[in-house]
Amino acid sequence: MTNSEPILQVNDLKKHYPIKRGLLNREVGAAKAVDGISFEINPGETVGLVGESGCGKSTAATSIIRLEDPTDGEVIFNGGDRQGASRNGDGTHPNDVTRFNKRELKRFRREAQMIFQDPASSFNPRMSVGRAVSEMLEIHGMKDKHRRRAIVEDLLERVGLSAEDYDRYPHEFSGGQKQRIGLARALVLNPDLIIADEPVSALDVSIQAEVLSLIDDLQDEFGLSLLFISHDMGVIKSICDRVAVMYLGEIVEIGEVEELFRNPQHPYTEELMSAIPNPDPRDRSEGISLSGTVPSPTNPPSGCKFHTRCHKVVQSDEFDLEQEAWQQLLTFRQQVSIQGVDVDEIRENALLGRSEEEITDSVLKSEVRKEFDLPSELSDREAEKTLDNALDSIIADDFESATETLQSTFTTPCEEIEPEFTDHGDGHRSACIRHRNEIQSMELAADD
Ligand SMILES: Nc1ncnc2c1ncn2[C@@H]1O[C@H](COP(=O)(O)OP(=O)(O)OP(=O)(O)O)[C@@H](O)[C@H]1O
Repeated sequence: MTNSEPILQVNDLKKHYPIKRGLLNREVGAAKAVDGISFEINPGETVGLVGESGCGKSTAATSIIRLEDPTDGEVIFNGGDRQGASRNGDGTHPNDVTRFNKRELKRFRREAQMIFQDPASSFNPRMSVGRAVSEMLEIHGMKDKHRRRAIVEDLLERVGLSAEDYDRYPHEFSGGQKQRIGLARALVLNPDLIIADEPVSALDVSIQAEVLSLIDDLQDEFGLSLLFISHDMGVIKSICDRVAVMYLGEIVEIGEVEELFRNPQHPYTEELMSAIPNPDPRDRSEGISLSGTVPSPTNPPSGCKFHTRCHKVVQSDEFDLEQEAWQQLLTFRQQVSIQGVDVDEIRENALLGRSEEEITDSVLKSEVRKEFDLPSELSDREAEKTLDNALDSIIADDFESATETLQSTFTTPCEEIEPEFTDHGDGHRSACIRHRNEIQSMELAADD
């Protein structure tokens, strides 16, 4: 294989799960679990895929390895002796896993292996671990029982267990040891690529480090390329060469680990990083908090999918509010649009220690502001007037009018424009419209 040829190339991969309803089981929509991701893994490289739970990491893994069929896109695997292949006349690629037939898939399953978070669940409790590993050799055609046993015993030792463990059963091992057996099973067919889906997240922190270091050693020893999936930026930092940050089915930033940690460009990456516990007790900085959960991939936000949770969400040109107030305003706007403001409950709470007469409209409006962390007064007069009008409508139970007022005034380009990737050099790219604006203003300045 030439050095310039990646072992794995994922091109615009999508996995949409159809949502069906009614007696006729009609398709009414789709959960876009993976929605057009592209990245590559070079030989010997470890690429991380990181993001919160539900952002599509596991679906990406199972689609790449074709445990499920992707909806669209290509997965070009140049392992085995497939390297150097070029595209067919019709534009398809002979190494595209998504098009492999049964025979090609069987071969691919030898060359690319997957490790799961919970190895215990994939072991048969009534089969010795040695047999479980050796079974892989048998399935792939190795007839000689003694040879199989010798290979597996050697491998058990190489993953830090002993040859005698061959005849023991899964329940006799700790979590960390089971993951070592999982590694032996993934390695027994001498694959080129391993996809590890949260391989250490079920383990104690002290054991995590041991297993990570073992994976690192085995990677060198076996010349492996790795796709390493984790929700934990700390783990990613310790093992990966490059990392792709995923949010709601898309990659929002990709780059070399060191560079990305030193100079994160996407607000989501910043937020994931600030969630890493800082071991330095002197550091009292608060970090950025990642609020809420990943929205549903069935109905993702328009424009930049992250804008509903983004601490850097761009303001419309007319305003120059405190950034936090702006973010709260947009969250409030969203809550109003789904009638997520319970005025009765807010009134009841306001009544604690106060009489009915004291709860004037103005008190109630100020309680609604408190409930949604909105400042008691916005620094911009026009914005304040709009918010106050919307609050009047809300306490009059006219959510339609409040929604209209807020939505016509408080808009962000982030909900309108789908961000494209900006190149920050050395393969570091991120998809955020702030960069587009910055680049545009830099270009304008240069033109002047
Ligand atoms: N078979 C399915 N049908 C419909 N939706 C699905 C299916 N499998 C996954 N999803 C949805 O796709 C999204 C991505 O799920 P996925 O498990 O890939 O995320 P993840 O980042 O790996 O999270 P976790 O770490 O919790 O597994 C989620 O919203 C999930 O509910």
